[in-house]
Amino acid sequence: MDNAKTLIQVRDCWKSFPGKSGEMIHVLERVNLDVYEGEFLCIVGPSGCGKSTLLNIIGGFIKETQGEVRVDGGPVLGPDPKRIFVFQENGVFPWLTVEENVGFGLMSRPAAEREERVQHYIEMVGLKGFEKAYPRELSGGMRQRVEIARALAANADVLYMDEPFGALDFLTRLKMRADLIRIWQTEKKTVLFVTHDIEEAVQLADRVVVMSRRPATVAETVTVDLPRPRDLDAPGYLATRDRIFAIMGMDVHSGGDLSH
Ligand SMILES: Nc1ncnc2c1ncn2[C@@H]1O[C@H](COP(=O)(O)OP(=O)(O)OP(=O)(O)O)[C@@H](O)[C@H]1O
Repeated sequence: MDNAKTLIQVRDCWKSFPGKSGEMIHVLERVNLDVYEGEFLCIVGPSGCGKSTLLNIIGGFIKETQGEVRVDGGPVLGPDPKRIFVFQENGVFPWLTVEENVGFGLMSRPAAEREERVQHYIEMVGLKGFEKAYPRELSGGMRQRVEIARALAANADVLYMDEPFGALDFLTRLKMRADLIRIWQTEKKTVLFVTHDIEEAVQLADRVVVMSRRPATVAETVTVDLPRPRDLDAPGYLATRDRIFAIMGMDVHSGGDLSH
């Protein structure tokens, strides 16, 4: 990433929420982060430390209490159609078919162009043959593919993904990770991916941002310099994974508790 352009800059970002009895809950404290154009960046950290909060600030859904977030040189003033959130599978519209869901952000485009983009991305995510199906007729993994196809069809530059595979079973998750990497390598988007799963982060990311407990800051950023597709038995993979566990204060070999 030596020559890559910095696309997202988070500078001295703080976030507090008012608690139930009027006290302030300090969630983020002095967070600094750079995201490079085209990279796959994962954010991991203990449960409830503020990963989603940080992603929502970068995505323009909530405002930082203090600090600055800049995307593509300008301040974040709100959500932007060039940067799309991919939610868990239930983000799709149940009353629309697969092709209508995928084409949802393309209503203003000429019909022929819309049709071409929709078909292209349906094929890319492996849903060919299911164009006319409704979400209720699909598995969780397939619904998640619809979500990804919709973001890609809308030609977003950046995908914000918050635990997108969290609701899927183990094997489907592995398949979705492999497919997401294949798509990312073809499409060259910037991906910010929040997960509590360290293995998932090391399988996917160019760099893993490890956050501390709340009030959270960036404890360390770990570069994952391993070829893709990643060999999950390779010494480099295991060493990177164990290093992240260690940063989070967990010894993987003694059954560290992931909830702290
Ligand atoms: N709108 C809000 N009002 C009050 N507190 C909030 C709000 N949003 C988040 N919080 C609190 O901020 C903290 C961080 O939440 P957040 O969802 O960002 O953490 P997370 O790291 O993504 O968690 P998880 O890994 O469990 O998904 C939590 O204690 C949460 O209760």
